[in-house]
Amino acid sequence: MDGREILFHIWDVPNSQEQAEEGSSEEKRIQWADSFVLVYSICDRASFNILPLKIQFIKAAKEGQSQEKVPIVIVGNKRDLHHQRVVSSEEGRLLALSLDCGFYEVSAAEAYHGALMVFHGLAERIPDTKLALKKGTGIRGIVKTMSAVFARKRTDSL
Ligand SMILES: Nc1nc2c(ncn2[C@@H]2O[C@H](COP(=O)(O)OP(=O)(O)OP(=O)(O)O)[C@@H](O)[C@H]2O)c(=O)[nH]1
Repeated sequence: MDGREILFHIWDVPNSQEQAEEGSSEEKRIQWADSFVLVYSICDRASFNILPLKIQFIKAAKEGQSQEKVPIVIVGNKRDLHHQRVVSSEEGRLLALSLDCGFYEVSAAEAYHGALMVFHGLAERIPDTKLALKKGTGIRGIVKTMSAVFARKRTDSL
């Protein structure tokens, strides 16, 4: 971005895990993260309706510590399933606007361009100073993070 390479460490939280875990684990994940991508399905109203509460929770946890605005992007996924759409683009955009978040609609099943836009938009919301100062977790951290994501995907596809 602007000639700079930006490395994201992504903690992909499965929905089922979230439901099974105690609130303190969710709090830990929130403290770990510098920014957030909240994904709902445009075909699933419940996944959309839960967002205000989640964002409120994140903001309370993060903005309590510092005065900085927490970078959050809301993503409406499964845009390819337009015949099954139950959440309109306007609703998504309005929610994002009212909560001061970024907003994108994508289809993870199609090209990766949408995901690229999401992370580009997220990076734009992270203050430059934070991007520059934040130290990586080192190679072990990266390997651990990637393994967690791919191990999950492998299990999913079995
Ligand atoms: N048509 C379509 N299907 C999708 C899209 N994104 C994900 N899926 C499908 O939706 C299902 C759930 O996808 P996951 O990636 O497991 O979703 P998740 O939100 O990580 O699910 P949890 O692990 O329960 O949190 C899979 O069958 C995917 O193939 C999309 O953009 N379009």
